[in-house]
Amino acid sequence: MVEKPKLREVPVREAIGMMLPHDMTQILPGEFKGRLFKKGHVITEADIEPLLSIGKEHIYVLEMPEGFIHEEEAGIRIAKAVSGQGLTLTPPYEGKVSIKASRTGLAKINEEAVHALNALEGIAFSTVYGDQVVHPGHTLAATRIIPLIIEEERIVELEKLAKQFDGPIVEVKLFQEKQVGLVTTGGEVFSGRIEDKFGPVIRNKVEALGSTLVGQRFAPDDKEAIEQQIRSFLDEGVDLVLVTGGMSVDPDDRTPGAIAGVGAEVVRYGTPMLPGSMLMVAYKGDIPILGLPGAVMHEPFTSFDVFLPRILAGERIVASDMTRLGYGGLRKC
Ligand SMILES: Nc1nc2c(c(=O)[nH]1)N[C@H]1C(S)=C(S)[C@@H](COP(=O)(O)OP(=O)(O)OC[C@H]3O[C@@H](n4cnc5c(N)ncnc54)[C@H](O)[C@@H]3O)O[C@H]1N2
Ligand code: MOO
Repeated sequence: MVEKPKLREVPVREAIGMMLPHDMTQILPGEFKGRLFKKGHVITEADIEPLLSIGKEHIYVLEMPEGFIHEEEAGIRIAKAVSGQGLTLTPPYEGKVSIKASRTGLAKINEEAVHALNALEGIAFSTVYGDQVVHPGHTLAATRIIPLIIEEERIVELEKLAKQFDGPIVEVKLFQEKQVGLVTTGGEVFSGRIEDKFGPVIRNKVEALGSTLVGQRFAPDDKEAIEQQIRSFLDEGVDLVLVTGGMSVDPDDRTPGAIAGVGAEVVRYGTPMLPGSMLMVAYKGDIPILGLPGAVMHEPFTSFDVFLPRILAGERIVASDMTRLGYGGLRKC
């Protein structure tokens, strides 16, 4: 049997010399929200007025019962139980421990595990969406317990549960340095009638994630010509081939046929995200070949920006990754 926590209530004016059991927060709308007093602070005469001004007529003095731990220790233990590589933990603040990226990479968060941990009573474990690019200092998750103290047994239960999942629940996966080949289709670009606008966009996106664009080759709207350029990159051993333009419904849109024509296995043509719905993801063996629709050239965030970081982090895209983009995928149309 675990005892109930013993919290003794003391009128603030009689609390001089006593120690605060938790951080105390002040909220002045539009001006300030933060810690007025830190846990462990010993109350002095000068603190009485500030405490009364945040509505504390009484404070708790905590007598920690056997088998219980304080919110700060609990927060640290939860954060440690969920964290993998590429993360740092902040010291507890108002009982909350934040988990931040210590390096650039792909945020990986096990959604199922997040729900399972939060189903435990008294636990609040909050995360951002996974599979996004993060940089040092980016907060990925934060955790605190809901009561001030908690039976240690419950944290032990959480620690056991966290171990049951495959790998860490939160981590930052490093990007690999990949060699990327770019095939740009379109008779209007090939002939020089218009200037290519795809190349610089793709170069920036690839280089921002630490990979190299090894070359850009041009092809008219001709299936064999596009296939030949894709093959030339595959023969040279690149890690990823990107093919721009020619992805929609006109007779001159030859890219999907050319990607299939080099013998690649098509994961899916089309994804329910806007912009970028006409994206194709295919694999020739282990080498991904992506068909990129026009929107990738002019929209800052499309379906391509969902999958490029994952591919550069070494992940293989499957059909359900593409079909699941519909929920929340309507960003611009
Ligand atoms: N009836 C339908 N119309 C459209 C559909 C559809 O499903 N049904 N899809 C729309 C979507 S979504 C997109 S995206 C666009 C175009 O997709 P494409 O990948 O086929 O793009 P293109 O036709 O090749 O070119 C469109 C536009 O962009 C210019 N372009 C292409 N490449 C370059 C380049 N390297 N540099 C500069 N400019 C480039 C091209 O000249 C065209 O003006 O289709 C929608 N329509
Ligand atoms: O496929 Mo388009 O790229 O959605 O605009």
